[in-house]
Amino acid sequence: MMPRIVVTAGEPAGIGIDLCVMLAGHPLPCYLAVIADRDVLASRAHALGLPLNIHVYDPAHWAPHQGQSRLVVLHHPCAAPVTAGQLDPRNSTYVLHTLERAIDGCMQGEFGAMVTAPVHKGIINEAGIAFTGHTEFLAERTHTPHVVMMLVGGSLRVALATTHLPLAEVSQAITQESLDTTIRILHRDLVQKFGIANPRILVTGLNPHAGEGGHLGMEEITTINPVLEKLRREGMQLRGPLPADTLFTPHNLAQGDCVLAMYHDQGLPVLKHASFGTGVNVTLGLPMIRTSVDHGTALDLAGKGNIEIGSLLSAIQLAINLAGNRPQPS
Ligand SMILES: NC(=O)c1ccc[n+]([C@@H]2O[C@H](COP(=O)([O-])OP(=O)(O)OC[C@H]3O[C@@H](n4cnc5c(N)ncnc54)[C@H](O)[C@@H]3O)[C@@H](O)[C@H]2O)c1
Ligand SMILES: N[C@H](C(=O)O)[C@H](O)COP(=O)(O)O
Repeated sequence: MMPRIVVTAGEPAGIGIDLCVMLAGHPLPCYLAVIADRDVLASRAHALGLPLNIHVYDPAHWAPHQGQSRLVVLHHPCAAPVTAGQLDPRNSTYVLHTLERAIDGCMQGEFGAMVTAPVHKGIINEAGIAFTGHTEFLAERTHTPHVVMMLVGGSLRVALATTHLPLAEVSQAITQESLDTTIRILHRDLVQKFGIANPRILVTGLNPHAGEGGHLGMEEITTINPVLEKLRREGMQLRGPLPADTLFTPHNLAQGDCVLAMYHDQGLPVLKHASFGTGVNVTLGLPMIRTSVDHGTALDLAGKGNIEIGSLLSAIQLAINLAGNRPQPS
């Protein structure tokens, strides 16, 4: 049976709405529903000059997503009028409600997987709501104490030991306990969700040249190495801590199935350089499946056309693959 995929359209002033309109033109091997404001979708379709036939979501009647301008929409109204490219904090609650609806539907078996279009973290915070990202929001909503962000693009997989954290807080956030948990989740999901029997994980150091034997930082000696040694004794294939500047050379990458970077901007620039526009962000360790685009709200492009839908299509395809083997409610 085809999986039921729910897509959240994200920030209404951003390109998430445009992408959902474009999605109506792409056939996909799944059932699909978009959570968004139907009027915003209709008016963006009009602005883009794209055909769009909106069908009201009915949980009792799913139809394959055939890509003939037809889009099933689970309507959530925005609180304030939407202008493409112009953020409005009054719509932040709407954005979070769409996420909550999708998460709850996945947790209750209504949907097989959730795919997210981009939200704007800044405007949600400006609305007075502390929000660092989908990843952390999903963890909190599903009561999951520890999740791992991994991006997949081209031939690369890059996971992160920390997610949306100011750089000044990264070192303190990486403890032996947190790193141990991160690697266990990463290893387990690479085996169970990605079908890699004995994953080879390449682990970066935190400091330049992986600390240069303690002369350029101690975290490799005090934190990273002891965890890697312990997990190697349990049978995991872990290389590192390796200097991040040369880890991403083709020779080194050929010896691993995944890179674990210590922080957001240590790993993601490489991945986005290699595959921006087709990469996928997947949250590991959750009791549900969630994938996402690899890009942001691109406010500069919203409502103007000329955007790439490749990352959303890749995110949906990965969600289909991950959900495919899961039992679906009848
Ligand atoms: N999954 C998510 O929710 C997600 C991911 C990344 C960034 N963000 C958020 O998005 C906001 C804006 O972030 P940013 O400006 O750093 O990154 P961005 O990805 O929105 O934009 C970076 C550049 O890429 C272009 N771009 C992005 N997506 C594109 C697409 N599909 N097709 C063509 N061009 C595209 C933009 O026009 C811009 O020039 C921030 O609030 C950030 O936190 C959200
Ligand atoms: N770190 C992600 C990226 O750079 O693509 C992005 O900020 C989205 O993260 P969430 O999925 O947690 O919102």
